[in-house]
Amino acid sequence: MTNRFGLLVLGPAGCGKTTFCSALISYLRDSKRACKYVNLDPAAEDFEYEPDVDIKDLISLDDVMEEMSLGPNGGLIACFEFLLDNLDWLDEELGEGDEESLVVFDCPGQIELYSHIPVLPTLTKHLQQHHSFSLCASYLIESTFVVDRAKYFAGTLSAMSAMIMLEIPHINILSKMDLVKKQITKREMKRFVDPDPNLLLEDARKDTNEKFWKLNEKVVDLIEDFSMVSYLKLEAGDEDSVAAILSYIDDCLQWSEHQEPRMRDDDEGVRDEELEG
Ligand SMILES: Nc1nc2c(ncn2[C@@H]2O[C@H](COP(=O)(O)OP(=O)(O)OP(=O)(O)O)[C@@H](O)[C@H]2O)c(=O)[nH]1
Repeated sequence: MTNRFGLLVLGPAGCGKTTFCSALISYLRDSKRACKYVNLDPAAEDFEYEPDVDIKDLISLDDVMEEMSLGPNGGLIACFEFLLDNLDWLDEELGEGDEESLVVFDCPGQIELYSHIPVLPTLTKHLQQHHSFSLCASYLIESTFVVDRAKYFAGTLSAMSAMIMLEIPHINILSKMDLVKKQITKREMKRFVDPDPNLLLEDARKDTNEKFWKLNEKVVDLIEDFSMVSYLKLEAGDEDSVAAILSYIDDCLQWSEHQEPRMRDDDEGVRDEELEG
């Protein structure tokens, strides 16, 4: 069996996952790289690119909610449990595949999937063991969170939770950078790209409730002890930004080691700029 490459696109609802998938697929196609788009969101409707594999062909959220009298979150979990019971459907849809292609998995945004329900680890293990997938996860949070530090740190904790749960190479992304880049200096932004825990303490100290301070201090300790979260910046409408993120994904997947050199000189330039922030 050939070694295959897959990217899981994860993150809370509305953070820009589907838009990022479309931008990535558009860039891959323009670069003449083979790719497949897999929609794993049973509630997703509008796509710029028609999915090659769509969970809705197996089960739809509306049907589950109606038949099992569940709300949207319970319905989504039931859909994923059904998918795990019917992985032979996914196997058939994914087919044998070819070594060159990058399979992009667009995942739903319900936070339960990244915190306490083991459906994604089960799915990743299946893809690794039955399809020899090399996998990488990308976890998006909205860059607009940086104007509300508590939200930004809550997003950082959810990214950490996904990293710990999935145990696969992982990149974190601040999406929709075009919405904040005029409001925040590059210097200030650096404190969010590599989370500076003092950002949270500065805010918490303005609060008079001592218990609230202590809670924030513990959150800071947790992030500092883990010390593995940093972010790449994404502006989905900017091809250079998408190219820079793709080069990190390729590194995580060790894609280039299996292929002819692909990176152009100007991609290197973009990536250096990205590193400098
Ligand atoms: N300005 C700006 N808007 C964006 C960007 N990326 C996504 N959006 C917008 O954000 C909204 C949500 O984007 P989606 O791609 O649907 O987000 P999602 O994470 O797939 O959403 P769910 O499937 O509901 O979890 C849409 O209105 C997008 O047009 C970006 O880079 N810049």
